[in-house]
Amino acid sequence: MIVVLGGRGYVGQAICQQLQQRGLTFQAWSRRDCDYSRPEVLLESLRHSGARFLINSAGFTGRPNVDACELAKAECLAGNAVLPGTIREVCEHLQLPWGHVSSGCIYTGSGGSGAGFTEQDTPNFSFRQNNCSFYSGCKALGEEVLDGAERCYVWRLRIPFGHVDGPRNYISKLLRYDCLLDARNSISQLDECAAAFVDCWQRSVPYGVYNMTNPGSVTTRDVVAMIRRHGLSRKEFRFFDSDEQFLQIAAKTPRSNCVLDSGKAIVAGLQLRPVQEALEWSLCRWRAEEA
Ligand SMILES: NC(=O)C1=CN([C@@H]2O[C@H](COP(=O)(O)OP(=O)(O)OC[C@H]3O[C@@H](n4cnc5c(N)ncnc54)[C@H](OP(=O)(O)O)[C@@H]3O)[C@@H](O)[C@H]2O)C=CC1
Ligand SMILES: Cc1cn([C@H]2C[C@H](O)[C@@H](COP(=O)(O)OP(=O)(O)O[C@H]3O[C@@H](C)C(=O)[C@@H](O)[C@H]3O)O2)c(=O)[nH]c1=O
Repeated sequence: MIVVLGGRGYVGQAICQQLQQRGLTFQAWSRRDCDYSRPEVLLESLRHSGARFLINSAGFTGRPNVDACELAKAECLAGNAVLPGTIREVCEHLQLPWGHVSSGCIYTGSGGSGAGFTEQDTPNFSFRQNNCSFYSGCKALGEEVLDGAERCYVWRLRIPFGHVDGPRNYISKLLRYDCLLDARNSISQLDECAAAFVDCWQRSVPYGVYNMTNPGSVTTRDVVAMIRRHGLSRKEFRFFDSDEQFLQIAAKTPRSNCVLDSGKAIVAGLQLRPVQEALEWSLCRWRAEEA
C-alpha cells in the first residue's frame, strides 16, 4: 500500500491517477482526515496503515501563484520546510521508504556550464543567497532538512504543464495572463513526472535527489509560438520589456527562471521526453476547460 500525503492537491491527484492506472493500492491522505503535520499522528497512522512507500505531495504553494506565499509565511514555512522534516523523522523511525516532491525553483540561471544545474549544484535562489521569493527559500530549506535522509527520493518538479486546461497548468497560465515574462526555463510534463515518481519506487531506482524536468529548456516565446501553431489562441501575446517591469506590474516577488540538467533521471531509466516533444504531445491533445 502506498500513502500519498496531499493526494487531493494538483500534483497529488496526478500521482494518484498514475497509481490507479497501474493497479497499485494506495490511499490519498488529507489533513482533514489525518493531520499528518503532527509527528505523533503521522507515526500512529502509518503504523496501522500497512504502508510500504509514502509520497509527500503536500506543501504550500500559494493561490493563484507564489506571490501569495509572501502573505502567508508561517504556513509556507510549515508546509515546505517543517513538514518534510517531520516526515523524515517518522519514516526513518519506521524505516519506511518515501519520496518528497520538491521544486526546481531553488535555482536561477543556467548553471556554470550553461547546460543547466545538476543535483550536485548548491541552490542559488534561496535564503542563503538572500535573493529569492519566500516560497523558493522555504523549498530550499526543505531540501536542507532532507540532506542525508535515508531511503528517500527528492524529486524536483518545475512549472508543471499538461494537456488538461486548468489554473495550475503552465500552458493555461500563458493563455490567461495579460502580459508575459519572456524567460528560458526547464519545465515538467506533470503526468510524465508522476509516472517517473512511481517508477522510482517500482524499479528500485537509487534513492537521492532527481531533477524531474523534461530534458532541455524553452523560452516563453517558444511555447507561445507552439500554442499559436496548435490553434489554442489567435491573440497577439504581449510581453514585459524586462524582469523589472514584470515585478512592478504583475508580481510581488521574483520568480526563479532556470535551466536544470535532468541527465541523472534519464540515466536512471526514467521516461522524460525532450521538452519540445512533451509540449507537442500536450498541445495536440489539448482539452480546454469549459467556459
Ligand atoms: N504546482 C506547482 O507549480 C509545483 C508544485 N511543486 C510542489 O508540489 C507540492 C504540491 O503542490 P500542488 O499540488 O501544486 O499544491 P496544492 O495546493 O494543489 O496541494 C498541496 C496539498 O498540500 C497540503 N498542504 C497545503 N498546505 C499545507 C501545509 N501548510 N502543511 C501541510 N500540508 C499542506 C494540502 O492537502 P490537505 O490539506 O488535503 O492535506 C494541499 O491540498 C508542493 O510541495 C509544491 O511545492 C513543485 C513544483 C511545481
Ligand atoms: C504573474 C505572471 C507570471 N508570468 C510567468 C512567470 C512564470 O514564468 C510563469 C508562471 O508564473 P506564476 O506566477 O503563474 O507561477 P508560480 O507561482 O511562480 O509557479 C511556480 O509555482 C511553484 C509552486 C513552483 O514550485 C514552481 O515550479 C512554479 O510552477 O508565468 C507571466 O508571464 N505573467 C504574469 O502576469
